[in-house]
This record gives sequence, C-alpha cells and structure tokens, in this order.
Amino acid sequence: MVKKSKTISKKEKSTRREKENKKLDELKQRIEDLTPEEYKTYTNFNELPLTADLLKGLERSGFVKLTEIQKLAIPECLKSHDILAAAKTGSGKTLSFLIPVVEKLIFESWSDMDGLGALIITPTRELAVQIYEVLLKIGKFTQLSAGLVIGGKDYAFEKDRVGRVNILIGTPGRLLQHMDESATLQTNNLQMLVLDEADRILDMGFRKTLDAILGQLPATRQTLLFSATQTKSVGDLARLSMIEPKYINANLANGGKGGEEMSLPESLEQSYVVVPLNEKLSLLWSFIKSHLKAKILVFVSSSKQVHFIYEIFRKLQPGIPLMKLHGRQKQKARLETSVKFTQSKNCCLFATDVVARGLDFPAIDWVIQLDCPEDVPTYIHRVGRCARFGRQGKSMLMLMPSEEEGFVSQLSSKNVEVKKLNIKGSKKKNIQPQIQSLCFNSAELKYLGQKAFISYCKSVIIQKNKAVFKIDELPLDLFASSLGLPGMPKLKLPKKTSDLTDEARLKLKEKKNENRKLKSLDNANDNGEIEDKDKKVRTKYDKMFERKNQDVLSEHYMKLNAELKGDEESEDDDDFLKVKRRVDEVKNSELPELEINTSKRAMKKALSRKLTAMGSEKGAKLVFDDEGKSHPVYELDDEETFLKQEPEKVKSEFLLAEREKMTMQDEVDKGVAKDKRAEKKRKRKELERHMNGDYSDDSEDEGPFVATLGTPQNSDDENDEEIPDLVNDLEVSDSESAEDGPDKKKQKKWFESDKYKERDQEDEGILEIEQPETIDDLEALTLKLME
Ligand SMILES: Nc1ncnc2c1ncn2[C@@H]1O[C@H](COP(=O)(O)OP(=O)(O)OP(=O)(O)O)[C@@H](O)[C@H]1O
Repeated sequence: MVKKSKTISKKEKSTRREKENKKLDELKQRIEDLTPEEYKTYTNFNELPLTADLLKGLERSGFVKLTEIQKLAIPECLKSHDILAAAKTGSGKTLSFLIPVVEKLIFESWSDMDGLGALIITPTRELAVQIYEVLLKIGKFTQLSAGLVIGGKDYAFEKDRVGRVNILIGTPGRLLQHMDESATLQTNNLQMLVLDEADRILDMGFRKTLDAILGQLPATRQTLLFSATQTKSVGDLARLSMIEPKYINANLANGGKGGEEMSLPESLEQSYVVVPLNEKLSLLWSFIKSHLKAKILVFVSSSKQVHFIYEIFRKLQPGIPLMKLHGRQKQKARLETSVKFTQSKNCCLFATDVVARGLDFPAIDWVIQLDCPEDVPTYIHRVGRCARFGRQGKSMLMLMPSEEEGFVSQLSSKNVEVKKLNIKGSKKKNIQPQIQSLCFNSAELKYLGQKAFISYCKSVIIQKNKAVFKIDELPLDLFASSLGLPGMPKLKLPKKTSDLTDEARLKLKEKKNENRKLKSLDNANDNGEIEDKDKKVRTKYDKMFERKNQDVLSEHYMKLNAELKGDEESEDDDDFLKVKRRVDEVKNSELPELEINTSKRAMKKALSRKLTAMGSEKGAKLVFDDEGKSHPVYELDDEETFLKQEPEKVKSEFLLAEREKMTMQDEVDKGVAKDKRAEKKRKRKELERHMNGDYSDDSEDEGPFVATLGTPQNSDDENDEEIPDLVNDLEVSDSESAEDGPDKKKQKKWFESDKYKERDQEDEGILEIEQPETIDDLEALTLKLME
C-alpha cells in the first residue's frame, strides 16, 4: 500500500504563517503591557508571555517554577531593556538570559539568512559549554541554530560555518579571533550581547580583547550583563554603550543574607582555619583522608600548584579519586575532567579559578580554598560552586596568620560571615617527609615542586590587596621544604612588593588571559593554519630543555641548557621575578653525554646514575694542619668548641640525618635494582628476538625509567605549556554543514546510537534526548536542533 504523503498547499502555508504572526503579535503586546506588579506575582514559566516552542523546551527540560532572578529579569529583558543583573551563585541566571535571547530572535523571525543574532560571552570555556548545553535543551523545538566556540576542530572548518549560526557562545579570545579572521562572520545585524560573569569579563585581564570585540558590534544592540557580583562602574557601562540600563538585584529582592549585593545561599556553611603556609598541604591531606566519601573541590592559586599537588597526592594514594582542572591543560582533558567530576559522587578535584565562575557541578559537598582568593567576589564565586539551587554545601578557607585579619575583615565588610574553626593537632598528619622522599626520588616531581613554589610566590606578589597578601611575612624556606624541595629556589624578588605598579599588574593579567593562538595567527597561512617551521619530533627531554624557568630545574640541567643554548637570555618575561642565572660555571666535560646520546634508554641510565650518586656518601670534608696533613673537620675542634655545640643534640641530629640518608639510599637502591632487572629482561628478550631472526630497531621501547620519572599526565602537561590558553575551536553545525561537512559520517553514526532515540509523537516527531556527554554529542545535538 502506498502511503499518502501529506502535502501542504500554499494557501494552508500562508494561513498557518498568519496564525503564527498573530500569536507573536499578541505575545509582543502582552510583553509591552506587563508591569512589575504583575510579573512579581508569577511563579511558573508558563505565566510569562513566552512562545509555545520555548515553553515546551523548558517543560521538557524540567524547568517549571521560576527562580527569583528569573521572575525579575526575564520580563525586563523581554521588554528590550539593557540589563545589569546580580543574583546569588546557583540561583538560575543562565536561563534568565537564555530565554530572552531565544525569544528575541523568534520574535524577529530570525533565520540562517540573517546571520548572527546573539552573542554570549563567558570568561571560561567550561562555562561556555554549560550554557550551550542548556541552550540546546530549551531551544530544542525552535528553528534557531547555535554555535560554541571551543576546542578540537580545524580552523578552516570553523571559518566556513561560523557565519551561519544565529546564537554564538564563546570566550573573548576565540570570538575575537573569528571576528578578525572569518569573513563569513557578520556581526552588523547583532540584536543581543550577553556577558555572563560580566565583572570577570570586564576586569582588566580581558579589557583589550573585549574592547576589540565591542568595536565590531552595532551600538543598537540590547546588552545584558549577569553575575553574582556585579559591576556598576560608569566607565564599564560607557564601554558597553548601555542605554539607561535597568539594575536588577535578586539578592535584595528576597532579602539574601544581610540584604547585601554579594549575598550567598542560606544553605551554605562557611568556615575558615588559620594555618601556616608550610602546613597547608598536610592539613589538606588530613582533610581529604577524613572525607573520603565526599565530593570535594579544592581551589589553589596557579596551574603549577594544581599539577604538583595532584601528582604528589596521587602517589600518596589517599583513597579517593583525584582529578585536576586548570587553564594550561589541553581542551580535551579539561572537558573530560568536567564531565567526570559532574558524574562522580565522591572525588576530589584540584582546580584554579578557571572553575570558580558559573560552573554548575552537581552535589559538591565541600569547597576548600587552599590559597586565599584575590578578593571577596572571587571568594563568593568559589564557595558558590556548592550549595547550589537549594542544596546543602560547606566551605573551608585556609588563611595564613598574616592573612587572617585583613581578609576576614574584608569579608565581614561585605556581610559575609565566616566561622573560625580550630583543627585538633591529633587530626593533622604531617606528610612533609613523604613529599620530600617522593621529590628526592623523582627529578620530575622536584621540578614540578619548584615551579609550584615560584608560581605561588608570583601569585602573592601580583596581588593588589596588600592588607592581605604580604610576601615578606611568608616563611618561604619552610614552604619550600613542605613541597619536598631540598632548598628554596633562588628567586629575585622585587625589593618592595609594592614596587609592582598597577600597569605591570595589568600587563600580567592580560598576558595570563591572552589568546596565544590569536597572537600566533600572525604567522598563519591563507587558510589560517599555523605552520610550525621547525617541525621535528621532540622528545620529552627536548621539551624539558625548552621549558621556561629552566633554572629552577636543577643546577646540572641549568648548566647544560645554558651551554646548549649558547648562553641566550631566556624569553621569560617575568622580569620582576627572575631566577638568578649561573651559566658561567659550565664545563665542557659535562656536555658530551647529553649531546651525543639522547635516546630514552641512555637518558634513563644517566638519570639513574645521577640518583645513585645523589644517595651515595659524599667525599668527607678535610682541613689541613700547619704541617700540611689532612684531618676530618671534627678532629681539630677543641673541647670547649665541641661542648658548646651540645654533644647530645649533635649526636641525635647526626643519627637522624644518617637514618634519613639510609632510607633515601634504600629507595634509590631499589630503583637501581629494578632498573637492572628490567635491563636484564630486555637484553634476554632482545637475544631471544635475535635468535628468532628479528632485527628490528627497539630503541624506543618503554623501560621502567618512564614509570619512575613521569606520569601520563606529566607528558600531557608538558605540552600544555605550549598550548594556547584559549584554544577554542568552533563546533557549529547546521543542517547544511551536516550534509557536506567532513564530520558527516561521525555525526550520522552518533544519531544512530541508541542515546538519541527518535520517538514518534503523534503530530510532532519529538526527539527524546539524553544528556549529551561529549562535545561530539553536543555537536550532533545542535545539528538535530537545527533540522
Ligand atoms: N527554574 C529552575 N528550575 C529548576 N532548576 C533550575 C531553575 N533555574 C536554574 N535551575 C538549576 O539551578 C542550577 C544553577 O543554575 P545556574 O547555573 O543558572 O546558576 P547561576 O545563577 O548562573 O550560578 P553562578 O552564579 O554560579 O553562575 C542549575 O543546575 C540549573 O539547572
């Protein structure tokens, strides 16, 4: 039997269109007539004058009741006002701007021909992904297309498609890159600009990039600014060309704690402890060990610290899954960690402030701040990662004695009351010896520790808030020991930390946020591809020698590197915080081994020898008497001097030092023995292979050395240093791109998977869609949304 296809006549079509237009006109009228008195009484989304397609998307996504900020902001945004909105963390700001964005374009009957209609800018990639996910869910039944400017696709692919989306979400650097480079991206028709976490985007670090973006947008657009901590700077508003903006503060409306602008959820329990810098890691360890069933988010100041703590704790095995997330990771790793952390019930994530803003991880039990945040807004955003949308959550801030007074008073001046906790001595376990032992046995860990030390010092020095951050009062030598370092890395600190001018600080922030890919586009070819002129295979050791701040690695490597580089000055531009160089001491005799043989195995052997040498007895120090005879130093001490040194103390110190040496030597011996066993095994296998007539090259086989020195993450993160901060590649899809794009196969396959089951629903052909888990999922979902 031939199925009759239902064709719609032209007349039917135009009647349908007329009906739709009539409905839209009615809605527009309702919006115009809507008064605050009226909308303040609303409780559900369906009371708002919203289009049926969007209401359906909201309902299917489980959004029924309005939150305070949604009730107040959505009607005013729909009325086309410029908006400055503030509301507590986790109170539903995302929907407050996404709903008006979608509605605005529907009211304007926006189509692919109209180009970019709305631009949503976020400070971090993870936040952009989250907003994109929410948009896909609620916009499922609309005809609009959306694009996400984030990692993984090649530039030419993006360039073609970026011009065909209606709503674009991204981070400032990558957006600007597309505005500058993609001819298809036309912004002159833009209706709406949204800055989520506006104060962060407007802050000094993003200033130049944002100004360049704003310069390309039409002034007639509507502008929405959302954050938990809002700017009211007149200068900022002028920069954004906002016209008589409406201030909406949901915190004041529902009487948040203290009626403050920066109030926090009532369900959040906040506390702080006072702990010296050198005891922080031990305290963190003890905390984690006593909360193995919790979901914990730990904030530290820098990527290097995250990396180091993660590696150390991983080796010490606390008994809870550990993760790390920071801006120097590859985009893929960042997204994978976000997904994993979202899904985990008990785990501990070490992160930088890249996670502090806007990210919505479900059910975090504890937010721990290992390092003091730069200001109160940052504190609020960090603790706001838990106790979201009515859930319970706890936070603990670690303050050093020198920070306590300053920061606690700054918190209370903003009505943020934090309870002081005293940790019982018995609850604390000192893990310094274990960290020292780990660093002693691993040059890589020691290197990470040194980098972590420098990054932390740098993060303190660049702070403006001198009532809290006082580098001169920190026990830096003890801190270095707590990171397992044999001594303090040699830092050249500015004479007075106040020497750092605002301009220097601004430069540093800008440098931190700058899109290195954008910068490198200067060297791009016509397709926008960046050509690596010196492309060659780089070994782990090449990377080691290419690292910035080489000097902290060890004197041995430092000397080698200086010689190899012909004593060039490093390009490290941290001119206020430089490590002193000692290149003059290099001897040629030290070079041949590395110059000639850099195969992995040879390097492993060399390092193993180095470790052995480090553990072995050093030559004894001798002094010479008048007759030229040598004696051990202690022999020549007279009794009086000897007694002055408190013999008992000297004896116990000597015994302790010897015991430590023996423990360390034992570890080294074990390592050497293991190496030898592995080498024997390799030789035996090689012999067997040769006997079987196999003479293939085996120079790249992985031996035990890799297992001792590095970790899979390490090698990743070495690359990370090279990776642009905002490597965001676009994932845009529309029906056309799905037909002809290179990813067609992949997308098709994705739709065939049982994740996205099509379900016939009488007249609508509704898609039942599970939560997307990967970027590919998202991409395909976008496609479906636009079909
Ligand atoms: N009306 C609603 N009904 C049910 N859940 C909601 C509603 N609005 C938001 N949520 C949920 O509340 C959580 C927090 O929302 P959202 O991320 O928008 O908060 P936010 O105010 O932007 O937080 P932050 O200041 O940290 O960025 C999300 O999981 C979201 O799905």
